[in-house]
This record gives sequence, C-alpha cells and structure tokens, in this order.
Amino acid sequence: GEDINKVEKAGADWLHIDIMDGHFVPNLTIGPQVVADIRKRSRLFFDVHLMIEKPETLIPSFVEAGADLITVHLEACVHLHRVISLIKGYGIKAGVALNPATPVYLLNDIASELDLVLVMSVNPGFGGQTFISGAVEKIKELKQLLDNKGLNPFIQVDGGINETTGRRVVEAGANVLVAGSYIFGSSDIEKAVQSLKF
Ligand SMILES: O=C(CO)[C@H](O)[C@H](O)COP(=O)(O)O
Ligand SMILES: [Fe+2]
Repeated sequence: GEDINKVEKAGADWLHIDIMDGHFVPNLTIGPQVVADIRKRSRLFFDVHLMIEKPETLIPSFVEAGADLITVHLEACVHLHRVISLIKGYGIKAGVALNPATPVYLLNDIASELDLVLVMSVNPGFGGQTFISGAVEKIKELKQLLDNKGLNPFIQVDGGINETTGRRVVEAGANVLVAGSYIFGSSDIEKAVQSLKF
C-alpha cells in the first residue's frame, strides 16, 4: 500500500499488476483478492498483466476486483478472439502480450480488436531481468503493422525498462512503459518516474 501511494504521488499514470500462476510462467504472485484490496487504496488506472494459463477462467474475478485493462498472453489463449471479446464485454480495455520469441505477424487478424499490445522485453516470470534488445526492432515492426491498418492501440513495453532502454523503445514507437526494479529500486522514486516521461 505504501509503495503504491509513493508511485501515485510520484506521478505514475498507471499501476501495472503482474499476475503469475506458476504454470504459464515459473513464478507465482497474487490473485484477484489482493487486486481488490489494493483497489481500495488507489485510484490509479489498474493495468493487469495476466501471465496465466486459461485466462478466461479468472477474467470475471479480475474485472470484479477493479481492473481497468486486462492483458492476456497470445501464447496462453487457444481462442484469443473469444478472450478479447470477453474482456471488452465488461466495458474495460483489452490487451495482448507477446513473449520475446512470438512474432508480431500473429497479431494480424486480431489487431483491430485491441486497445493495447504489450511487447515483452524479457521472458515473463521475474522482475529485475536484463532488457532484450530485439524488442526495439519488434516495436518498429509492430508500429508498421498497425500503421498499415490505420490502427492506434497503446504500444506497451515491459521488462528491463530504465531511462536508457525506455528512450530506445519510445523512439521505436512505444507509448506505455512498465518499470518495476528501476522505480522501486531507486532512492528517488519521483525522479525515476519522471525520467520515463519522454
Ligand atoms: O511482467 C513482468 C515480468 O514478467 C514485469 O512487469 C517486469 O519484469 C517488470 O519488472 P522490471 O522492470 O524489474 O523488469
Ligand atoms: Fe508485467
């Protein structure tokens, strides 16, 4: 709660909440109850990143908990269009995340339905990993695919973001930066948050 208040005061626009199930990724974090609890402490936009198998089973609970946007992994969805429709049916925003090894062209037939595309710049599962530079070219490729279709969803990048990598991805076309270690490991949280507003 204290940390959330700190980033809110520091000027963070959104709160990115990592949900891991110990199956889709080799790590376990929190579930809908904790999201509902932190909802009581913050008015920030809740950006819920689901790194879970069969996300459709828990989407209603995360909506109920107060999510403003839910992002699912393309790799975790057999029926991606159905899952995106489910999220949007609740009147909230829907995003799709791509692992570092997942190509951008797989979004071709779903791009028009999306409010956000998340390009993972680490393999999901842990904070504090090193930025994978291949993400930069991938963002450019994604921007091109979206531009060709006249689409303008948020382009989010998550993993190893700091002032240097953040600048590189923004120049490539990203407009939503997720940062964990860089912000919470900083002695001046406000300065760290503001340094990512390019
Ligand atoms: O989804 C994630 C990992 O799966 C995290 O959002 C991401 O790693 C942020 O942490 P850091 O900024 O420390 O890399
Ligand atoms: Fe994340």
